Amino acid sequence: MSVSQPAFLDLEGVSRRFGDRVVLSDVTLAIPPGRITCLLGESGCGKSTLLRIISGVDRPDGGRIRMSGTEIVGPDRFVQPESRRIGFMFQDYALFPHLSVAENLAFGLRHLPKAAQRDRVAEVAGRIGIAHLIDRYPHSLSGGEQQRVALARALAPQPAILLMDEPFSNLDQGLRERVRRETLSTLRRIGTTAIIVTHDPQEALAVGDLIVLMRGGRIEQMGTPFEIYDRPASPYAAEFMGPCNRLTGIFSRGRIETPIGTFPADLDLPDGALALACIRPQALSIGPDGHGISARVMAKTFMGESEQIDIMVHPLAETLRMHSHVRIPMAVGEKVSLQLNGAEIHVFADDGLGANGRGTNPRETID
Ligand SMILES: Nc1ncnc2c1ncn2[C@@H]1O[C@H](COP(=O)(O)OP(=O)(O)OP(=O)(O)O)[C@@H](O)[C@H]1O
Repeated sequence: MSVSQPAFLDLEGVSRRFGDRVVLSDVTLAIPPGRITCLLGESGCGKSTLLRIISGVDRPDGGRIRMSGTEIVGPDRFVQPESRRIGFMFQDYALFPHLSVAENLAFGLRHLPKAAQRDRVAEVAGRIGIAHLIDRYPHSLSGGEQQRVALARALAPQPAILLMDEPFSNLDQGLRERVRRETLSTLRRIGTTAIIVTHDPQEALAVGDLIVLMRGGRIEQMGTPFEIYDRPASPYAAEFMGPCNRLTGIFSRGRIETPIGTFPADLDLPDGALALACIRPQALSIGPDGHGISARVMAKTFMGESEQIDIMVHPLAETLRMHSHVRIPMAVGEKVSLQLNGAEIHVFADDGLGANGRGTNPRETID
């Protein structure tokens, strides 16, 4: 899917510090219209701060923001939050407990005549599928129902963009997936431009048209879910988006030589430099001994849908982890052969963090 149409929201060099602490550093980003953009990153990387700055409840120390080409934040300009046509949906939904669902929905419509408020509340309640809840109070609603009311309240004033901070994290696993699917289909049906903050890579892959992966107040990588997952720009991005086995190797003439094989590597490195292969668990498969790289099964963990298998390959210091969706008959301790699927192997210049990603000597696995 292309996300290259003119941006709805343009952020240019946005920065924010609290005291000495730089929380956002030079964030430049284009949010496409009518699409769902996920701000993804670990706790403290600045996602919520960026969302607050876009909403206007916080001001950046530097940079500009344009909405549909018009500057709303800049060195000499600051459009107040209420004039930005931005909807905000909070993690805890922040419904008013003393107001009925209808009154919650009407809250952002107070500038309209009463009849227009009623029409709009009925319209949005019908669209989000909560018309039957309209006279209830928040405390009598399930988590999923509260989420839908919060979504309807945020959409009622017809915002130009909807900002959602971890909107599904208060729901338990089973409900979360259903509510997420429903919410997304609503947002897509009405062509909403939305920014969703999440720390969960699976959620970002499932919901985002565009993923913006943040790290320490900067953008580490942005792209479609397939781009980010299939072509991570750094070991950090590869490992954030899903488990990886790290293998250090030596770069030579467009290839990286590791103890378990040599892989193509389009890297701008001198021959002899250390390089890193990040191998997804699904890139590995095992068969009977004698048909590939010699290995040994060290542990098997049955996980229902798949089986996690740790295998040791001489001379690696750490075991490699693989996931198998078919039953593996080999027992722990048995010798096996390891096969590799090159498409799931990502190569990078070495980041000095070694095989376990925690900063051991990278040479220990290849000497
Ligand atoms: N008003 C503030 N004063 C001082 N520090 C702040 C303030 N707001 C945020 N921070 C700090 O800025 C950093 C980024 O916070 P932010 O809430 O944006 O992160 P986040 O990525 O949304 O994290 P989480 O996923 O945990 O919500 C954190 O270290 C936080 O402590």
